[in-house]
Amino acid sequence: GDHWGYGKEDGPSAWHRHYPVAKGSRQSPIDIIPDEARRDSSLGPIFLKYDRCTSLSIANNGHSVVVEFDDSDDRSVIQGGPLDNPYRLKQFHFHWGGKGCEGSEHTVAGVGYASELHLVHWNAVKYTTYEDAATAPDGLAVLGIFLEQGDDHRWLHTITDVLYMVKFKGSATNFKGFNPKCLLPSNLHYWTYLGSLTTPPLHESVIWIVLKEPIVVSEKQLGMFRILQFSGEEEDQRMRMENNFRPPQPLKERILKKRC
Ligand SMILES: CN[C@H]1CN(c2cccc(OC)c2)S(=O)(=O)c2sc(S(N)(=O)=O)cc21
Ligand SMILES: [Zn+2]
Repeated sequence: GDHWGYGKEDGPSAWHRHYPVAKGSRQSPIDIIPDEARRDSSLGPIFLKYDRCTSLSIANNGHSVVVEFDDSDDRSVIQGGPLDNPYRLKQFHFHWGGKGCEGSEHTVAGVGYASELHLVHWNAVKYTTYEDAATAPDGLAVLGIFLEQGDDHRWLHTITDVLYMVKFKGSATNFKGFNPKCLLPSNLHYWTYLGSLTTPPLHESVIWIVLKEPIVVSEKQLGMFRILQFSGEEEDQRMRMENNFRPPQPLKERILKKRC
């Protein structure tokens, strides 16, 4: 099973022991410095075609809460922006902090948000399976959306109201008819760069597209994420799921880009 986590012994600073790519040349997340982002005239707008998406389940995988989609055809895709073809929506999940402190993975000029939503898509045009795409340099496209603490988010309730059903690692339940379009901010201005999965296996296979505008959610809703446990129901050690974020990694020879 997974022998990594977010604790002192098994957390991000230890991941390189089992996953040496942790010290690679295109690791994620990064600290986004807006003034250093290079305008790129070849970057067009991104298009999210989620209208026919089919959510299937919501689950606690011991690292986050994940909503899985039917990715057997191109019914829900992201395209445009830095992408050469449509990428299929496979799942989305969140990263968050402890009470009132940071929690996002990407930071903006050194400042973190309370949480970060990742919508994970894969290049089904070039690769036959998700697993093949997840190890290819242009295999995945992850859309990152910051969550800022403030007023209640009307639609996030659809998710936070069912978290009690997936409290323990390994639990899952039906979650049909959810369209993540309701979790998007009003405008899709973005930064983009070549990076990696932010958890093991840390594959350097992700084209990151991070939206500039956060969505606003309440502290109460953020608190609902913290009823989740890293641990399974049978384990006697209760481990509240929080601070499941990797800190920013060196940019190295990469250039952060933005649309003109
Ligand atoms: C545990 N979390 C990861 C699980 N994954 C995974 C699943 C199957 C195979 C595989 O590598 C062969 C990776 S994943 O691709 O769904 C993602 S995306 C992602 S993030 N935070 O960068 O958006 C983390 C993980
Ligand atoms: Zn993630």
